[in-house]
Amino acid sequence: MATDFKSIPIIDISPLVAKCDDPERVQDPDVLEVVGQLDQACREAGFFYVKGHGIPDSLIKDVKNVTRKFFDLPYEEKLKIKLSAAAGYRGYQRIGENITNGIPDMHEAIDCYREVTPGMYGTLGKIIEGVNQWPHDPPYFKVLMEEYISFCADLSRKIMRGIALALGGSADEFEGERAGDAFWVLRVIGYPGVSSTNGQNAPENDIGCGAHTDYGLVTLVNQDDGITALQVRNLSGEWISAPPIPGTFVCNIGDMLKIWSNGMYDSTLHRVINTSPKYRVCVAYFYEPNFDAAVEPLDICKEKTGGIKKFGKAVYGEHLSSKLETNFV
Ligand SMILES: N=C(N)NCCCC[C@H](N)C(=O)O
Ligand SMILES: O=C(O)CCC(=O)C(=O)O
Ligand SMILES: [Fe+2]
Repeated sequence: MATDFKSIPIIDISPLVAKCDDPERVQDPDVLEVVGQLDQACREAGFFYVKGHGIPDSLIKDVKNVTRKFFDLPYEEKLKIKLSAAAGYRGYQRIGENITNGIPDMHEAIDCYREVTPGMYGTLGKIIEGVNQWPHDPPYFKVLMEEYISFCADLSRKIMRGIALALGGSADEFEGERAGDAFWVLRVIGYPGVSSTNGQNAPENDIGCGAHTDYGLVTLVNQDDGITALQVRNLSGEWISAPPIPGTFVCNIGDMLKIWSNGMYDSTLHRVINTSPKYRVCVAYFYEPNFDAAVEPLDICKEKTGGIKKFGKAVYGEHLSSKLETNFV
C-alpha cells in the first residue's frame, strides 16, 4: 500500500503515446523515462496526473459541458433514463442513490457500461446485460460520449503498455485474454455545491463520494476546472488533495491491477468532498480487464515481491457484480 506521498506526480506520457505500439521504439530512452516515472508513481501513490495524452482539449471540455447541461435539467426529465437492475444497472441515479460503505453519496450520476448482449458471458454477465440509457437532451450527448470513450480506451491501453513495461513484463502483458477485449465503465457525475446539499452543515452528509477503490485496471478522471474536491489517502491516513490541473487527467490504479501486480501497485483509497458552493461535474472512465478475465498475480510480479502470491484468483466480472449488488439503495 502506497507511501506517505504529499502530492500526486505529473507525468508527461507523450513519448509513450507516440511509440508504445512500435516493438523497437519501446526501448527508446524517452519511453523508458516515462516507464520509470509510471513505476515510481504507481508504487508510491497509485495515482498520477497524465499530460501529453493526445486527447483533444475541446473534447475533454465538451464532455464536461454536456454533463453540466444534463444535470441542469428538471428531475422528471432525468428520470426518463432511470437506472434499474432490469436495465443492467445503466442509467441515471439521483443524489443519495449510490451507496459507499453503507452511506448514501451526495452525487447524481449516469452509469454506462460496455454493451453486453444476452448470453454473452453466460450467468457471469447476466447482471450487466443491456444497452446504455443515454439522455435524449442534449441530442448529441451519446455521439459525443461515444467518441470520448473511444479516445479513453485507446489512451488507457497505451498507459497499460507503459505499466506492463514498468512491472518488468512485455508491453502486451495486459492484452489478449487479460484485457485485449477490455470492459469499460463510464460515470458521468454531478456533485452539488455545499449550500444546496443540506442546511445542517454536517460534514458527514456532505461526502460527494465516500472512500473507495476503483475496480479494474486504470481510471481516467476528467474533473471540473477550478474546484478541488478529489482526495487521495496516503499511508498514514492523511487525505491528499488532487486539484484539477488543466490539460491533464488524474489516473489511478484499480483492484484488478493490484492483484495482477501482486500488490506492487495498490488501488489507493480516494473520496470526493465538494466544499465549494459551485456544482461540480466529473466524467470518470474506467478501463477494465476482459469481463471474464481470471486475475491472479503475474509470475514476474510474484518474483519481485518475495515469491509468494499475496492474492488468490479473482474474476473481474464477479468483482463488478458484487459491487453492483451493494452500491444502490
Ligand atoms: N466503477 C467504479 N469504479 N465506480 C466507482 C464508484 C465508487 C462508489 C461506489 N459506491 C463504491 O462503493 O464502490
Ligand atoms: O469525482 C471525482 O473526482 C472522482 C470520482 C471517483 O472516484 C469515481 O467515480 O470512482
Ligand atoms: Fe473512484
